[in-house]
Amino acid sequence: MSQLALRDATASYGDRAVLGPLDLTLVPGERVALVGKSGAGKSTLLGLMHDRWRQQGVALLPQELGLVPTLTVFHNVFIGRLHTHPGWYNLITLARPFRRDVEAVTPLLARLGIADKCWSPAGELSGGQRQRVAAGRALFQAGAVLLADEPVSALDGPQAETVMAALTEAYPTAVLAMHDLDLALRFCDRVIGISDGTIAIDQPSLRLSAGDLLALY
Ligand SMILES: Nc1ncnc2c1ncn2[C@@H]1O[C@H](COP(=O)(O)OP(=O)(O)OP(=O)(O)O)[C@@H](O)[C@H]1O
Repeated sequence: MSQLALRDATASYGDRAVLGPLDLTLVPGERVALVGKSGAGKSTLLGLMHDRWRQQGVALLPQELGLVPTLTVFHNVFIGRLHTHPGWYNLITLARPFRRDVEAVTPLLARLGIADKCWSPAGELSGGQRQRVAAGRALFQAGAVLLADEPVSALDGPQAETVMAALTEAYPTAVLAMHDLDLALRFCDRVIGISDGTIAIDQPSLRLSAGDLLALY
């Protein structure tokens, strides 16, 4: 994977500029937490990165999750690798999943604590369970870089730890928008603080405490 960089990046909605101009370089093997108050521009920045870096094996875990509520948990997770199979394979999977895929998905769901929901429609799950299905889909996809928008916002402490550990283990290179500053500092190497669409803080996590980041809020 080559270095991922944004130069003079900007984003607007209609004629309202909400992001940039900003420069940002992501080094392979680096996990970056994006922090900042609601509306600062974190999701917009992740969306921009996804647009620019799409061709380089980037997996996106969006804030709204993007699950198909009528499909089972298994099938929603399988969607992570849809693009790696021919159409006929995906069509058969819809009716009768191949054993090798079930055997690959089941341990992921077990690690995320939702193995018992494997054959339930995603639309029948709680918010926290749905968030873990979306995390499972990103884990199953296994791309080069993960872009995740508040991936553990609906999870309690131990579940959030489990999901963060699984995501960061699977994706050494990642950008994660985080609202929990302690988790951000513990699981990421670098913290970028966004304020009014620009980079206000860009520091290694080791040099920061949660208190240093409160100025952003
Ligand atoms: N679809 C949209 N249309 C118009 N304006 C938008 C749209 N999405 C976001 N915005 C605006 O862009 C700005 C940045 O929003 P963004 O969602 O990137 O912030 P955020 O930091 O991710 O917030 P949150 O933590 O609440 O998810 C905000 O002022 C928001 O109102």
